[in-house]
Amino acid sequence: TRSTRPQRMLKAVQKKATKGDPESVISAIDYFCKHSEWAMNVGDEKGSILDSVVTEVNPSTVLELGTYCGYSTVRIARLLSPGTKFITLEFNPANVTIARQIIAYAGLQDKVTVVEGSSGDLIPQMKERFGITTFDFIFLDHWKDRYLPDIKLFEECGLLRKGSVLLADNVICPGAPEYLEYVRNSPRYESRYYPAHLEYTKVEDGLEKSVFLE
Ligand SMILES: CCNc1ncnc2c1ncn2[C@@H]1O[C@H](/C=C/CNC(=O)c2cc(-c3ccc(F)cc3)cc(O)c2O)[C@@H](O)[C@H]1O
Ligand SMILES: [Mg+2]
Repeated sequence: TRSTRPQRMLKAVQKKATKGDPESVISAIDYFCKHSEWAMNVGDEKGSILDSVVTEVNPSTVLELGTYCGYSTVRIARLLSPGTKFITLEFNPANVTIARQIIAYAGLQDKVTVVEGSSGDLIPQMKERFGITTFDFIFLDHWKDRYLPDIKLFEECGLLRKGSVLLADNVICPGAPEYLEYVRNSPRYESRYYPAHLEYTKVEDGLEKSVFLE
């Protein structure tokens, strides 16, 4: 049967990138998306903003929602200090399989744990299953209508501390209007919008960075 886009993306990485070299894995995926098939990775332009926020926060605990093929997982993991706890959640088992191979090809398999399951089920398990008290940095890039319910779940589960940074992809395209309204109007967050473009296109999109205040 016909291969899937994530499978073709993995093949492109194995063909074009150098094993153990995260930069070449990132470049191979961006090349694939620009010249072969568009895919919903955060991409190079927004990826550079992601890089700068991760570097600025220098987190000890990181959570990513929506691993997909592991592109942003590789971008984040390559910047983390040794000993950082990085968890990424993905509920599609086929995507888990591809992401684990792409992350391993980059040589970053020891930096991140890919957990199969839904954020709604797994967020409440973070403390007991993974020994997390709070997250210093959270990257939201899963179903856009789940950003708001999941940020509320973080609050309910006591997984945020003063200064925790949440960075959300696609707040313009496809858009996460309820999430934006919440973080921009809640007194508990300080929010800032980073304008950019939808990955590999000229369509407007951007990232919203929200700092938890108490
Ligand atoms: C049920 C919610 N919880 C979840 N828990 C764990 N993993 C989840 C969850 N939701 C979705 N996922 C996974 O995250 C990934 C989904 C991401 C959704 N992203 C988008 O829809 C998206 C879509 C676009 C886009 C933009 C313009 C278009 F014309 C077409 C697509 C661009 C992006 O950057 C995107 O991130 C999948 O791998 C899915 O299996
Ligand atoms: Mg996205």
